Amino acid sequence: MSKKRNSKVLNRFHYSTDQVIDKPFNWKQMTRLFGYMLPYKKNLVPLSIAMVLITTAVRLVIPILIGIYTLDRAVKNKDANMLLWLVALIGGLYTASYVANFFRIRWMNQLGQNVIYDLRKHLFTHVQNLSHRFFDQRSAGSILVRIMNDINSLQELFTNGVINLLMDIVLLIGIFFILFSLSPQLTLAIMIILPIMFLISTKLRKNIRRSWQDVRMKQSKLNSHLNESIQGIRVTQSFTQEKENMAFFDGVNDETFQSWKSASQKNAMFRPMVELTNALGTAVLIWYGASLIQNGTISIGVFVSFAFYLGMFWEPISRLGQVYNQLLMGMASSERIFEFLDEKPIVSESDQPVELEDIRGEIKFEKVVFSYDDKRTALKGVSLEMKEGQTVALVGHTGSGKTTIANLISRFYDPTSGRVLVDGHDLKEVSIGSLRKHISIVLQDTFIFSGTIYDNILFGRPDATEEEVRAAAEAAGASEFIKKLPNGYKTEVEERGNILSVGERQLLSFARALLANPRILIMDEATASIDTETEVKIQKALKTLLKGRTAIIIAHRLSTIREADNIFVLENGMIIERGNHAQLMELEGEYHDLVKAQFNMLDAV
Ligand SMILES: Nc1ncnc2c1ncn2[C@@H]1O[C@H](COP(=O)(O)OP(=O)(O)OP(=O)(O)O)[C@@H](O)[C@H]1O
Repeated sequence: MSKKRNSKVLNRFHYSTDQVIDKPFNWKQMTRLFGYMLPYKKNLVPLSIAMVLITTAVRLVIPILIGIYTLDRAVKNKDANMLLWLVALIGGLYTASYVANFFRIRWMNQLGQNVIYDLRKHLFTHVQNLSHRFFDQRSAGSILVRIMNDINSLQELFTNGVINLLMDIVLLIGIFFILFSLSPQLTLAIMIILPIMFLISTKLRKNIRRSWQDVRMKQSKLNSHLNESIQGIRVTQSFTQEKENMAFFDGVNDETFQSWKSASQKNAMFRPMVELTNALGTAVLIWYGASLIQNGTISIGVFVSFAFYLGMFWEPISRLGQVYNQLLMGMASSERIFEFLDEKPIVSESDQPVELEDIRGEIKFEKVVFSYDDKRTALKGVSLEMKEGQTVALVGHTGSGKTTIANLISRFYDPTSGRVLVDGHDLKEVSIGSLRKHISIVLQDTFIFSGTIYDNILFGRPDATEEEVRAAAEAAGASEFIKKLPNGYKTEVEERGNILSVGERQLLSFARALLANPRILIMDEATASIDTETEVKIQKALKTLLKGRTAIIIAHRLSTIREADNIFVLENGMIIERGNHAQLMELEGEYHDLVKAQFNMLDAV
């Protein structure tokens, strides 16, 4: 029974997981990613590199000082003075290395944090300017994952990975040259283990990379579910769907856990493999090195230096494996970040956009055809005209295309064919920013941001004075309820304004729109039933709000519809009737039926 229920649950929650972006290591992409370090090329980058070079040089020189100078010269010749100098020199070098290391870590961290800050800012600014279609196609959770998780996963790469990569490469090349100059035979003997290392890094690396990509996909799914669960918690609780919700959460959570486990297990194999080859190298050193000492080819000092370098040799190799993993994870994350950054707003500014300084507010649709998804047509050749200062009501069944008309006026989308004009300007030729400055939208479910009531009204025009904010609230009929709140205008509301009633939220959104004082007002009237007293207040506020501007109202209330200068009745993406209330009633068509239906409903109540 429970299994059956669960499969139903799984069908209910379907999230489109992010695409697997499985591309090989891509230099172009890496160069683009590292391009974010360019602003720091004159300070943090060279400073960090200098510190890395100092610590690396010290590490390279110490084995020679110990093996060749201390053992083969000072100790062999019993030169106490030289020994003293060597101790002082080695001590001095270690101190310099300590100081350099301190600054290396400090500057590398700063560099990493700065790059992450810039990247996140760039991504957010870009995403914020993308068109509505982008948000139609993605869940808020999956967008959050890219802005937070994917960018965080690059943090380690920029903080440690990149500069350490340089340190390890310098160290490896340095060690190789020193070893070769000390004893080419012994170096070549030790190098036979290099092909094993190569095999490990090529075979394992592909596997590890795929696993991390899988982890990210699962995380994205988990985030989407979490986001939706929290947003929809009230519906979940009212339908007592917590168990089903939990079952799905368990499933996604477990999937994420399993994929992370598998990825980290593969990851964990890397180091032991490297250490195994290290042991092999040591065996070769002891066996072959001892015979070279016996036949006098190398000194004890050279052997000791070799042992030191060998210990150091595997450290950068195994760390390179780690950095490689970071790079692979960084590749997967940066691919996903760049995918967003390369997303062009489908509604884009023309080359020389017309700035709309002052507008009259005349709107015209010329044979507008529009589809959201190229599959279904939402508007099928709509032509209409809204004159300056008119109140226009859009009426029609659900899904008939009313909101779509509003979306096209604000240019959230461009028509598939036909034109939308404001004051005779085709919207495609107009600067989007200047157009939207003249438009305010009041939605049914107004979005209230976390902050104070005052801030939420100010959102309409951030440069407004306190008097203007209060006047707008007064005119919108919102001041009365605001004054009754514990801290008046300074009352904090959480995201979405849950502490306010639907009617209060409406009044607040009116105040916000009034403050913006737009030439064009688009309003989706609330359908929720509001008590008569609030209804009267809203009607009064509405009159103030509509005065002196072109208003397009997706109207549900008879009172609003009746007072509109012009009414467009929509059906199936087409305007089937137009005129004022009296004219349309006389027509006895669809509008007449709609009004009748409303009256019958009211009678029934
Ligand atoms: N973002 C979207 N992506 C794809 N299709 C959409 C999108 N938004 C709306 N549609 C579709 O376009 C058509 C018109 O929708 P629209 O929102 O304009 O209707 P409406 O008349 O405002 O309905 P309602 O009164 O229910 O708000 C509908 O068939 C709807 O399913």
